[in-house]
Amino acid sequence: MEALDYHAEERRKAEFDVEEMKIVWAGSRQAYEISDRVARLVASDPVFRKDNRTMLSRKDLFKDTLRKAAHAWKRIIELRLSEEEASKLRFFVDQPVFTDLHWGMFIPAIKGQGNEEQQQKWLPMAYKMQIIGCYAQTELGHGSNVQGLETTATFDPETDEFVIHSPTLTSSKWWPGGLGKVSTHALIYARLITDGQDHGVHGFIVQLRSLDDHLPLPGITVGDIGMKFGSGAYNSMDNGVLRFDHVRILRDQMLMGVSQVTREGKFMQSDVPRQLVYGTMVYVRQKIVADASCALSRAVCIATRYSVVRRQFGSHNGGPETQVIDYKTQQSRLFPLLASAYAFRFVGEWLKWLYTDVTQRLQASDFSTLPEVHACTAGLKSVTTSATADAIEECRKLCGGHGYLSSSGLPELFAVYVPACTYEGDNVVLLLQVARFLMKTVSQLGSGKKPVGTIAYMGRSEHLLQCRCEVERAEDWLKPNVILEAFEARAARMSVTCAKNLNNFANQEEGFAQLATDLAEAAVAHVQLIIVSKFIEKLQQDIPGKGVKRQLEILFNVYALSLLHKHLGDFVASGCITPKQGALANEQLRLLYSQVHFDNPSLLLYMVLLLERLLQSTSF
Ligand SMILES: CCCCC/C=C/C/C=C\C/C=C\C/C=C\C/C=C\CC/C=C/C(=O)SCCNC(=O)CCNC(=O)[C@H](O)C(C)(C)COP(=O)(O)OP(=O)(O)OC[C@H]1O[C@@H](n2cnc3c(N)ncnc32)[C@H](O)[C@@H]1OP(=O)(O)O
Ligand SMILES: Cc1cc2nc3c(=O)[nH]c(=O)nc-3n(C[C@H](O)[C@H](O)[C@H](O)COP(=O)(O)OP(=O)(O)OC[C@H]3O[C@@H](n4cnc5c(N)ncnc54)[C@H](O)[C@@H]3O)c2cc1C
Repeated sequence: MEALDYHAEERRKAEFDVEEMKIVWAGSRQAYEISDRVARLVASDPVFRKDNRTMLSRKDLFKDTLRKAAHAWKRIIELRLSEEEASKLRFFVDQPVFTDLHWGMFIPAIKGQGNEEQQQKWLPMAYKMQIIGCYAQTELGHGSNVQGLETTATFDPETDEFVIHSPTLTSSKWWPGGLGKVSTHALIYARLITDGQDHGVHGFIVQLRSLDDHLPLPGITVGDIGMKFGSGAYNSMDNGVLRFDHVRILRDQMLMGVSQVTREGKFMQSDVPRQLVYGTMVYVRQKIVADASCALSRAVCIATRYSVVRRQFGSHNGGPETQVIDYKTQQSRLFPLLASAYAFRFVGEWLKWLYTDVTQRLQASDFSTLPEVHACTAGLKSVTTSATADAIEECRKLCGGHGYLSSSGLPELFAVYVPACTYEGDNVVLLLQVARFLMKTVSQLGSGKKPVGTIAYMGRSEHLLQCRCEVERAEDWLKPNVILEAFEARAARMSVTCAKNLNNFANQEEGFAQLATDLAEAAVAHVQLIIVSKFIEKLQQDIPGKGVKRQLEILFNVYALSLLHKHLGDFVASGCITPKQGALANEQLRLLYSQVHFDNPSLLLYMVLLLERLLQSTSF
């Protein structure tokens, strides 16, 4: 049989409504229709071809990227695409480009941190792309430690200007995407100094290049930082270096939504938390979580198609050999990744809702949910990107030697994706932010303040610290409330144990440093609980379409039980489940794998089929 026949054979046996499943994946019928239409538009346009990407020199790749960005913009205008459609188009073009930072960080930062007048001044030019901006926060010396940035913005009351300066080599801006070759402007983060006093890090809009001849303006040194990991991949982006030599900008180029400097040089803090200066990072982290399921589904799609077609060993009487997807080891490596794609999709949808909610609250001066939103975006960004990067590499191995070929699509996907574990916050640094939030929550448990939202379960910690799981048979693990309680008990016990151990240190900061590994693990347990609980909430919704809900239930169980199996040590050590119950969970998982493949042989392929249009790289 030909490869296509194998696929057709598997698809023929579908037992659920594929059209409805597409809508579940997209989030709504309208979202599906937009996605489908824009995908066809991109796929049928030769300018957007990408099969030769890994063979181009850096220069040619960069030219190709500029051509695509210009063509994308032309099509957006010609077809009068909405913001949602334009962003889908960018997604399907699928090549990191300066416009990601312009639309994804520069504009949101002005919207989030600029005052009314600043928004009116800068946004119309940015929307029309008359100016192109980047987000220049990280320096050669400091990325994670934002408070450690060294670039200075010193107010000069004589001229009503700020003087932007790079006082040391390590203060050079280093990494910003779009900076190296393209941006005309940058949103830079610098230490605000008025009257000799340092007020910490704030955002400033600085013009870098002339709008006439694109040359750097006086006092600006700017360039590209060079080749990055992999061929093609992130090398389409002009990550850059930037230095300032006493560059003067007008006072109103400091973003004044969070704090202000008056004409007299007086620093004034608005009645809003200073952390809102970090707001753009929260926005992008939320976007990154939503994107994780897309990257993961591409990899899973490639590995699944390969596993169905590939045959090794097991021929009887000259018959065909075994499809590698029939091997239990292949299933136990692949199916949890498929399930994770759905889990990340649903938690991403929920996080988008949470972000919209906090934005509305902030507009009404309600800052109460900001710490939780920071913890959720930071934690989910960390867990979903780490899992996705690992999963892409696993999919490469699942395709044997062929996975190592560029033409499989996997090496480039990995090289483009893996920096997501570092940018927008190193994943470990972000987990430690979650841990701080958890420790604060535990320390307030006796105070009468009731934990709400994603930490509501901590309010039941008395029960969770002593509850025992009631599973007696493997099928008991199929009950969502049993799974949820096990994940809650594990998360609560790990956090409470860390909090107790922290008390053994005279100095909290020293304790935090010594126990950082345990704290990061407690943060992972908390974030995995959020993902599991949001999957359960999704299953409680009305999900139309024959058999669709049933398939999602199987995937939920695969996701949760595979995590339980992977982190069995945590679950057993926390005392909620016994080693025997852990073994029953594993037994159930094995049965589920068989169910995915044998009761519903087409399930897997249909699910990945939905994602095929995302997969424009050459595959098998
Ligand atoms: C062609 C046309 C197309 C059209 C359409 C277009 C397209 C594109 C559209 C969209 C694209 C969207 C997105 C792009 C997607 C992908 C991204 C692509 C490229 C990536 C580019 C990368 C950019 C970057 O990397 S930018 C730099 C990012 N840097 C970091 O993340 C630094 C990490 N470090 C920190 O965040 C902080 O320093 C820290 C670790 C949090 C420490 O903070 P600090 O203040 O020093 O100390 P603490 O004492 O720990 O915290 C104090 C206090 O504040 C609380 N806190 C901290 N952070 C936040 C926060 N963000 N929000 C709220 N609160 C915060 C913290 O909990 C603590 O609170 P407490 O006092 O109560 O304990
Ligand atoms: C492809 C790419 C694109 C980027 N785009 C941009 C951009 O557009 N704009 C921009 O401003 N920046 C950008 N960055 C920079 C990015 O945000 C930083 O690299 C990131 O925040 C990590 O900071 P760092 O490089 O200083 O890492 P470091 O903080 O030096 O990390 C090194 C190691 O130290 C560990 N570590 C650091 N602090 C702690 C701690 N407190 N506790 C425990 N371990 C710790 C980390 O876990 C890591 O293992 C980009 C980076 C990349 C790779």
